[in-house]
Amino acid sequence: MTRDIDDGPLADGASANVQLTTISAAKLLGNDPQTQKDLLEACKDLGFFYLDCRDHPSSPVLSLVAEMASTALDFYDLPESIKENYKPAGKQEGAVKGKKDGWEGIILMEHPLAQIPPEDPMPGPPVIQNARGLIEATQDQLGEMSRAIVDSLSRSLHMTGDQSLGRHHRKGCPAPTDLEILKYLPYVPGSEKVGHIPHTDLGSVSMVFSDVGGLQVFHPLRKEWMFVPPRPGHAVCNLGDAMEFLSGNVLRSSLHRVIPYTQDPGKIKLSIIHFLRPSEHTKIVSPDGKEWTVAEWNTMKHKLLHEGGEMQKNLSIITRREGQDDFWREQAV
Ligand SMILES: O=C(O)CCC(=O)C(=O)O
Ligand SMILES: [Fe+2]
Repeated sequence: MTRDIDDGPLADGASANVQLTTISAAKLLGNDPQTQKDLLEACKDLGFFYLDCRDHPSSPVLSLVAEMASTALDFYDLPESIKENYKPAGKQEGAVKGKKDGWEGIILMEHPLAQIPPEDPMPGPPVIQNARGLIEATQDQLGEMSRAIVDSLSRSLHMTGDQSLGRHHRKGCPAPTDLEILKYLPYVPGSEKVGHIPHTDLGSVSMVFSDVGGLQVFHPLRKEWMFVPPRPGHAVCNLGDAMEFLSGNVLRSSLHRVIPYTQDPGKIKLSIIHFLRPSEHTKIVSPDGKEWTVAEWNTMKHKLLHEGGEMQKNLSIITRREGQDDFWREQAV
């Protein structure tokens, strides 16, 4: 059951829907002053908002995303042995304590791909190689919108010139920016591979296109997990750790996770996600005062996600919260 936020917390363990600001892509790209204000408020609050892509002035963003989804489904049908740039399900911790993750992922790093001459084949099976134009066009279009978000926030925070956030996100600079397509396993109660671990994103702007629910954000004031329902034609965007640190902790990188969406058990959840991350040499300072390059922060967080061992210690870095058990209680469905 999902309900509206105004209905208040639920006694039975079900989650309400969060209310998020909607930003129009056309107004964002047109530097509309009210949109700039709304974006700043949303990013100081939860750091989550909807981006309405239906009014994008020039590009067929939504058809690119739909084509990427169908290419990904063809890829997932292939035998595991020929999949490259691929993460099988169950490699990381999942949404339930002690269980593994329930998603497969295609990971398409933007900068390494741009270094491959157009006449040379990119890594991967033919279904990916043949989609290079589509992959690059999708990276370009989603990257352009993410950079517009960064620039708008930078202007609102009066971070200009040498201080501008855009300086760390120039197109073409070596950066761990990527396009990922996640396919979640269908959920059967008792499954050993379930959902996506509670975490904060490590980079700058995450732009998620999906038409199946399950994404939840932890609301720090209500102290409860809330669903972020998908909306046709919209992306769900959220800020990551790097934007929080680079903004002097004014902007928010919120804790989120993906749990099985049991209202629609037959539907496969596919998430097409663009992760804009700063240039790899950008310096960031975590709240404990330690200085990192973006490349170091990226490697460290990825490594923790893949290490089962000392999960309790790792979890406080993955979630950036101390002593909070944010796993999904499976029996609460
Ligand atoms: O699939 C989703 O909706 C979100 C996945 C996510 O949070 C991530 O990959 O960082
Ligand atoms: Fe995430």
